[in-house]
Amino acid sequence: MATAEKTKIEDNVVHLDPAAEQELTDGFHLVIDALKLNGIETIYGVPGIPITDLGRMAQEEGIRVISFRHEQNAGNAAAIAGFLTKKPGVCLTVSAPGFLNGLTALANATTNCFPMILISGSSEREIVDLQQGDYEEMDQLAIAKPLCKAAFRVLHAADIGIGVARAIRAAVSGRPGGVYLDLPAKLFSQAMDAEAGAKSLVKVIDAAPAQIPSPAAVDRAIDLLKGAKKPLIILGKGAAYAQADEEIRAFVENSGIPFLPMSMAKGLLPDTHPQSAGAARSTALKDADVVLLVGARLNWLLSHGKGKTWGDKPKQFIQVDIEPREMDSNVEIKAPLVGDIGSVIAALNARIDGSWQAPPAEWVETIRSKKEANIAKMAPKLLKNSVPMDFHSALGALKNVIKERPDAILVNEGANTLDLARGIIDMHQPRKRLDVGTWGVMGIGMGFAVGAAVETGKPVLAVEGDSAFGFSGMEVETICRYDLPVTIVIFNNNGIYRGTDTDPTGRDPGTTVFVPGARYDKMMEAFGGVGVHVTSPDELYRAVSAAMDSGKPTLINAVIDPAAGSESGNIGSLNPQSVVKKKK
Ligand SMILES: CC(C)(COP(=O)(O)OP(=O)(O)OC[C@H]1O[C@@H](n2cnc3c(N)ncnc32)[C@H](O)[C@@H]1OP(=O)(O)O)[C@@H](O)C(=O)NCCC(=O)NCCSC=O
Repeated sequence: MATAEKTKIEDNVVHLDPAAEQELTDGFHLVIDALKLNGIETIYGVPGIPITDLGRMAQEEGIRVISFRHEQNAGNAAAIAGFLTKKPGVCLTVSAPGFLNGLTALANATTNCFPMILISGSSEREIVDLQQGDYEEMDQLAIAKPLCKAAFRVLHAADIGIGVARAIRAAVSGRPGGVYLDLPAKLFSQAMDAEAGAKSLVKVIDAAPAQIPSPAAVDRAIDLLKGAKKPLIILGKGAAYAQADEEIRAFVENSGIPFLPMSMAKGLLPDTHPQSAGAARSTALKDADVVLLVGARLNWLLSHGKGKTWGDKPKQFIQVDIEPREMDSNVEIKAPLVGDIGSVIAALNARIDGSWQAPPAEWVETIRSKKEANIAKMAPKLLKNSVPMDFHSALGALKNVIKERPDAILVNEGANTLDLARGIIDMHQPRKRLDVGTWGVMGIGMGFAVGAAVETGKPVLAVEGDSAFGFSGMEVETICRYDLPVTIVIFNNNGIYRGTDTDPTGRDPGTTVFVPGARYDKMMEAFGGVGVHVTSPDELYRAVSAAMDSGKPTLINAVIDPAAGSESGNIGSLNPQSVVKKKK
């Protein structure tokens, strides 16, 4: 804040009266005030030109600013903050390269329907548009547009309030997603009369309005469910995002229908719930006749609603989604239920009355017995106290850790580490499992861990494949610097999928292997965190329990048999196979 008297203002868009004693504000302060007015309490980012002072001033004004080592990780933290809080997570970056680094996270947030705003400083329009070679010159708005839900640029300080409001509303209304907000460097130092500046700010009212489903759509869905012999509910991460936990639980329990949670919907109802069909996935998908999708899309993770996964019996789909265009995207949706999940499930709950009949006992029993058989088959593998560990025995130890700390947050990425942890580690509460989502992207690990710890204050356990960890590993310094209650477990099998690949020519290491016997725990010690090296499930259980109880940043290097695990990720037919036979 300054006064106009004696202040020399260049490139100013507002004409000030230099004779009058006048309180001033500027672009920096207006951005901060606009965010604060709309309840943004944290910014994730990487400082640098031209936004270094914006970060400093935001901190001074009471916003928490978490500085990362790489923008992609800051972006992932912002994205998961959006998922956990239903408020847009904000990521702040420098221009061109920093912006591009953050863009991957923004695109991933959009794909996963997480509300997020990427704010990047940018170079001057006059120079960029004539391509005259400005510092970090790039037409960032044009590049961001196809990769996010909406993109805006603010050129005048007086428009900052509107720009921030538009970004917030776009991020959280309807189907949430990523929004880009471009702030050219010159904007930050534009001066403006403080009173006019304050008046230009906009508080977003009812940013994500409820969308009530039509009564006819509810009737259609209820009729289908009532006629079903083998109904199934599939819960997606949209259902977890909705924070309609009680409504969803009541609907599942009062309807008596088995439910199958997608990965990040695990815990919405506990995985140990008697109606969970998680451990009878194939049977549930193949045999169901009416499938109610709640915040789950029929994308590759559900084999597009057709083919072998779904068997040869006819299916009828009911789909709950806030986005009307989601309907019929892969197969015909017999009963589209467009609305926000809380409102739709409340409307369905109102229809579970005395006339409702639980699903046929035979169907419930089919799911139950298949589930118990799968669980029984897996149980001995989880109990082995083998050295070296395999994935099952190591995950058996972590399953117990989470069982004893049901409110801890589990971050999970990798190939085998992801696929097996998803089934083995039961989740007990909503929004406690955060993973690679719709893209199956590697690199979310440390960003999600930081975002989850900062937003919730809960202990975080990040279970990472050694390859996956590499994409964001430098953020262990960030975790130590902010002293966050994050425990990282690296499943170290010396490579991607396995650590046994070789180069047939003998020239180089195999394409999927890493330095054998690497000690990731030493990385943590370099920054003052706790590093632990373990080789058995018992040691692993003890080390993770102690770390989570202490709340100290800890990295546990868990040695896994390099030959354990599958040769490729669990993405089935998406893995191409060569048609050319190898020459002998
Ligand atoms: C596509 C999928 C949704 C579906 O995979 P599926 O193998 O069909 O199902 P999963 O859920 O993994 O379950 C596998 C089997 O384990 C059973 N299952 C599940 N939970 C349990 C428990 N608790 N106990 C025993 N058995 C269990 C389940 O019923 C299946 O058996 P049956 O019912 O007998 O079949 C999933 O693989 C997935 O999310 N993939 C994403 C992978 C990804 O993003 N990778 C990133 C790329 S990594 C780079 O490579």
